[in-house]
Amino acid sequence: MATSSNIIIRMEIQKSKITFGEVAMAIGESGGDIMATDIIHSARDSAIRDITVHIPDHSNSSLLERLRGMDGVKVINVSDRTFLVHLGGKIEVQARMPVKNREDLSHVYTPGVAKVCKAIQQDESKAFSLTIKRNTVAVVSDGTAVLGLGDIGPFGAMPVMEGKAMLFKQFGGVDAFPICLQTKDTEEIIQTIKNMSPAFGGINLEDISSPRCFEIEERLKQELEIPVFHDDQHGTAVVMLAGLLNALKIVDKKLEDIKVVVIGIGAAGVACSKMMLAAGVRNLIAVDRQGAIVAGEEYSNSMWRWLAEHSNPNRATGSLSEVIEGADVFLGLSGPGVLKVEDVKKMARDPIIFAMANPEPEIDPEAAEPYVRVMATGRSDYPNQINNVLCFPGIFRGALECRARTINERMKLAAAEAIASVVGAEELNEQYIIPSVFNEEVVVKVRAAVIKAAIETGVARRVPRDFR
Ligand SMILES: NC(=O)C1=CN([C@@H]2O[C@H](COP(=O)(O)OP(=O)(O)OC[C@H]3O[C@@H](n4cnc5c(N)ncnc54)[C@H](O)[C@@H]3O)[C@@H](O)[C@H]2O)C=CC1
Ligand SMILES: CC(=O)C(=O)O
Ligand SMILES: [Mg+2]
Repeated sequence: MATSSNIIIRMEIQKSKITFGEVAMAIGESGGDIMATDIIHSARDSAIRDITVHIPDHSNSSLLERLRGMDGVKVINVSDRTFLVHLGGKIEVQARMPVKNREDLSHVYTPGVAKVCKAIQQDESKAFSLTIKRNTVAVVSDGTAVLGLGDIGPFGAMPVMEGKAMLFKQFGGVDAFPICLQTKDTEEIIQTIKNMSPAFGGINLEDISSPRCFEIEERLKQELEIPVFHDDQHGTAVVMLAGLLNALKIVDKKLEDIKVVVIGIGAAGVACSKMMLAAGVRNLIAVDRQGAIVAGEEYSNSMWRWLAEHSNPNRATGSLSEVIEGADVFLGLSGPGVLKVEDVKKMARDPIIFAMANPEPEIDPEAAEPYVRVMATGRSDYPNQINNVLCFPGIFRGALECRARTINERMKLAAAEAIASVVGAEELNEQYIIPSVFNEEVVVKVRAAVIKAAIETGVARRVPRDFR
């Protein structure tokens, strides 16, 4: 699959030996595109430049080898833009007002703060108006299922959680804290989250492997009075359903008539399957490593037992290649390269493929393209990015504003329909089934739909002004 990246090469060029034009030509001949150059230092005989080069794949070694071999060129350093934006982390805490003098200090801190503490002690619901709880979400992971990278641990998970926190703020105006726990013990995770919950208006569980994630979420939902939302399950399912609703309009098929094959029945696969069944899909086959999940088999995973009973009505058995015959929709939430072009060719007319494994999808979109009517991935470098970032900022924006106790099925369905509705009938096409993350209408519509559904289902503890 074609991937690309930008690197910044700092080099010293001896002017008597080589010109910048010759260096630029060598970069071009090695497949690089010069995006920018900056002169860092210039002397009579030499210049130090930073050259930003776009390279078509991650193998920058031939380009660097060529530059290092050139007489008059000294490569001082090579940096990757992705690493540069992570230096020092991606978020910070900001005060909402400056503390300019002793009087300010006495209000925001002791002694003034004490009376606010006591007011909250007497009525804990005041924490919503007098602390950050009103607008704050904990993004909690144990690092066991990070993107498609697997169990990379809590330190490795932090950049993803920081990224989620950034997106919460930018798109939803929600203050989110990345929290990576140094434990994989289900009970310890539940207790830790419960113990830290006073500070937060919501808990966004992230990248916790299945099946532990199901128990952790279920227990926390029962034991906490704030929304607990496992993003990889429900955020993904909401956005997937939004995309599917629009893709079906293009191919003129109905939810109740289609055959769907889902591969990767972990956190995201279970939730997406359940959401499709709840929305009206009747013929859904869930497939994991051992093949199709089917009634009559023994499964230790309770979610698989549930799916065995509630899906696969024709009791199809076998591998992905076998059960994909005649499918209208393929949904991948597993890992790279699981779907072959030969499998796509066996699907029904106008196949819809959502290959959502990150960072590498189940099939190379370019290889699948000739045989597919609608193609979507989780990536930002292809059209139709189905990623839970379209959901979590807006769904929590709405849930926090109406102080929802929970995020229920109606709120999720409303969010999916809201996301789908952002793509107007006149705009809808194979390359545009799902709005861009940068479309400001997404959060506005999701927030409103979620608040309305929360009020209608009786889980809102506050009615925002525009709903009174
Ligand atoms: N685009 C998006 O918004 C999202 C994408 N994802 C992606 O979906 C994938 C799964 O994520 P989670 O459900 O959180 O992980 P998970 O670890 O809970 O589940 C993964 C499941 O896929 C199965 N699997 C893996 N390789 C397989 C193969 N070759 N054949 C059959 N089954 C296979 C595993 O057995 C497991 O049941 C990851 O790549 C993740 O990045 C997850 C959430 C959101
Ligand atoms: C997008 C996301 O949450 C994931 O791939 O895990
Ligand atoms: Mg995730």
